[in-house]
Amino acid sequence: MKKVVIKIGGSVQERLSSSFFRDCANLVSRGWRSVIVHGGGPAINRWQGRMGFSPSFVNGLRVTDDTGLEVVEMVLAGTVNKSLVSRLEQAGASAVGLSGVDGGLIRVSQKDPALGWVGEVETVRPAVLRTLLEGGWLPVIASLGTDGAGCRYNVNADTAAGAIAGAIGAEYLVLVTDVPGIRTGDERVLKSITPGQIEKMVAKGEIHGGMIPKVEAAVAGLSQVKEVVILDGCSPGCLSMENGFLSGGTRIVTEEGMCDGAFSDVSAQ
Ligand SMILES: Nc1ncnc2c1ncn2[C@@H]1O[C@H](COP(=O)(O)OP(=O)(O)O)[C@@H](O)[C@H]1O
Ligand SMILES: CC(=O)N[C@@H](CCC(=O)OP(=O)(O)O)C(=O)O
Repeated sequence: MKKVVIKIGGSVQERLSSSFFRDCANLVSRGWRSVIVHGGGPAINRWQGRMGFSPSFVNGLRVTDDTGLEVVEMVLAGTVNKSLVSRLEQAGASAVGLSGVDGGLIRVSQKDPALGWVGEVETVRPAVLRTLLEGGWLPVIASLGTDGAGCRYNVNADTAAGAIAGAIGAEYLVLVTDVPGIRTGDERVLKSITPGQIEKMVAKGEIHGGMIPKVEAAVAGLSQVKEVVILDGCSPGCLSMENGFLSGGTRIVTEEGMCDGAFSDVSAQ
């Protein structure tokens, strides 16, 4: 059975059209066992701001103190998760919301004491997902994790999606965001990129901020997933699997020249 993990980035969540959600529902009805993992960075920032806190990040990861974790949980497992589930239900999918804490799905350890309650993924226990997928459900997962000792952690959603894709043996990992793919210094969008090229672009600062955990998850996923693609959720038909593969976005590939043409037609947007 074909499996796909779709990560919906917070950057784009609130702008996704009904047709995006219908495309998700259609994937399920066409036999794709699909899992949605979501972030919600901008919504968390907004709530931290309303509560008088300023968000702070290190290499794209939110420094998460006790209050920060409460906000992250309330926003990710609360409003964001429920909003996505209801939009998917409206689009005809049988969506069910849960977080990486539920069913012990995402087991983590503390990544770095300087980041506070930020989890590094240790293992994924996909039993709960298997049960849901076999029952025809579309799981929608908020990126939280547990250490098994009663502590909960904030997990970057790209990292969570990559780990889940590997654990369930997904063919595709699709990272849906607000840009048409990875841009070079001159703003052109790459059709494909290798781990070596990614390393150089990160070192030069051409890949920065929230794109860093995305490319890290993409590179980590490469050994387990057939295809990893970063694409723009607002591009119409971005999830349509023509001939079994996705046409837009930047594909992360092991060798250069695996895609025709270096740059995508969607240049600077
Ligand atoms: N080389 C790059 N190409 C494209 N986007 C990049 C690049 N480097 C950094 N970015 C930034 O990464 C952002 C996407 O990451 P992020 O905001 O965390 O999105 P999401 O919420 O979808 O995970 C883009 O909006 C862009 O500002
Ligand atoms: C540790 C860490 O940084 N966690 C992220 C979780 C949400 C996320 O990843 O949201 P995006 O999809 O919008 O990036 C955060 O707190 O913002």
